[in-house]
Amino acid sequence: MMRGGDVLNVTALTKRYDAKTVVESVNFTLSKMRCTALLGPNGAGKTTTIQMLAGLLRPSSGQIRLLGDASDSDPRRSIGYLPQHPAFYAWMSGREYMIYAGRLCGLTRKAASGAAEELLARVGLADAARERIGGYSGGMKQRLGIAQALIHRPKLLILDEPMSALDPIGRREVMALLRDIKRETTVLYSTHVLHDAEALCDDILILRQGELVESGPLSEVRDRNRQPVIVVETENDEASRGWMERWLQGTKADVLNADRVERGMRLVVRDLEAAREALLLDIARAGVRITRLDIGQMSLEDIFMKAVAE
Ligand SMILES: Nc1ncnc2c1ncn2[C@@H]1O[C@H](COP(=O)(O)OP(=O)(O)OP(=O)(O)O)[C@@H](O)[C@H]1O
Repeated sequence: MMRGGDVLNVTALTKRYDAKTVVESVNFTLSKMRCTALLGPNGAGKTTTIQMLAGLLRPSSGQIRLLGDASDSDPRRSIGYLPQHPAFYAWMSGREYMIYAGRLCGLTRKAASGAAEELLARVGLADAARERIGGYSGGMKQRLGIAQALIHRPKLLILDEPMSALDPIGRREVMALLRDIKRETTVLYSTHVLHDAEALCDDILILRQGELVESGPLSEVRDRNRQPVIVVETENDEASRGWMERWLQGTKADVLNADRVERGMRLVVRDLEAAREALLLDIARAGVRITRLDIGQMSLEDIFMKAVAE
């Protein structure tokens, strides 16, 4: 069901290559003025999904409805798209590239030129507008890529891994820009970097082997998965190592998941009080020399790891 505040609705979206299904019956809705992160490990189907949304790849089955209008056959009119590996002409200036992108979207030269000027200023490239793209830094190129995707004032901006090829400075520049853009445009972007998703997005979608395994507002996904976490670190002696091994084998009641971490272990537990009591008693009984005991909540990274685990 499309609601008034929805920009795009995807139903049973599927992509098959011969016998291999790479996106399987995916359903989600993007709402107006919200920023959504599409998360998933390598090969989960993020790029395939994005290319279908951008109209570059034909779905095997399923429906993509844009702005409640199934009759608009060319989604490129309402969608701005930045591919994972954009191809720039190094010899063009940023301004020339923007006008070129605008002309490809059907803008007149005058309209493209006006929009180019405004957007280049918006992404902090006004001073570099007449310089060749070949001399731009990674962050500048990516900001130009985002600007060209906005040239026809799309309702939805789709970015495939916009931060993955950038150094920390470039990443910070692009994050700041997206934070600004998401105030007035609906944004969907794919990423491996969970920290970036947490810092920027309102909603998340997690794909695993082509299937959507988690979706919704970040706060709801967090609440749904809210579980206490206990981190224990010990001295590196034989007794402590043996004791930890027994906890890692996962036979203890109340422990949902136990992972080895540097110098210790990390337990996701059902009932914090019960688990803490059992743990402390066991530490005392076994004479384990702990160096750290930390109590917290599952992060988005834990939720992601849980969602994509086999
Ligand atoms: N043209 C194709 N023919 C056959 N299989 C394909 C084709 N394109 C993609 N795939 C497969 O589809 C799966 C999903 O690929 P996709 O690029 O969408 O994943 P991704 O989540 O974007 O991964 P990454 O994070 O590595 O970019 C992969 O297993 C890939 O090998």
